[in-house]
Amino acid sequence: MANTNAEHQTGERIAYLTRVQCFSASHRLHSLGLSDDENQRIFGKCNNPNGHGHNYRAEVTVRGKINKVTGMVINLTDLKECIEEVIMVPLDHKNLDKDVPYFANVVSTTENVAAYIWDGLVKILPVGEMYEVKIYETDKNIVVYRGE
Ligand SMILES: Nc1nc2c(c(=O)[nH]1)N=C([C@H](O)[C@H](O)COP(=O)(O)OP(=O)(O)OP(=O)(O)O)CN2
Ligand SMILES: [Zn+2]
Repeated sequence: MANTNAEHQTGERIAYLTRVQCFSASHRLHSLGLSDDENQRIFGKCNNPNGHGHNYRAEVTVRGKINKVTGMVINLTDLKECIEEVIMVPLDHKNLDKDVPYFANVVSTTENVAAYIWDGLVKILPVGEMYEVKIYETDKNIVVYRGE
């Protein structure tokens, strides 16, 4: 069947490339904008001062044209290096609230972890454009962030 997509007809194909990275980190949900009582009421067990940990799974998706010569949207080796710099070095085996300056006054929810990763990757991606950061905090708790 004929392809009617305009970009495809001009010879440009768009693909979405995803790289998965798992990391472990501890945190506590606590907002500086709330009283201790409000923090306890809103965050419950997740506000426990001792904190708790997660084995996060991050899925980073880049969108771009398939380069005619290389056959790639982005070299996965380059994407892997970016992920190492933005996710693994600052976050893996860290206490998010104490070890990562960004979270000193930003609540370390999975939404904000996804935004942190997005902002870091957007700055250093060599080619292609960031499409999505998807974070599994647990098997049941999943956040998608697309830079909006
Ligand atoms: N909007 C958000 N709400 C909550 C977040 C978050 O990041 N964004 N995070 C938490 C806690 O940190 C924690 O992750 C919740 O863990 P838990 O309730 O133990 O996880 P499950 O839902 O998978 O546990 P089950 O008891 O197995 O259902 C809370 N809220
Ligand atoms: Zn948590």
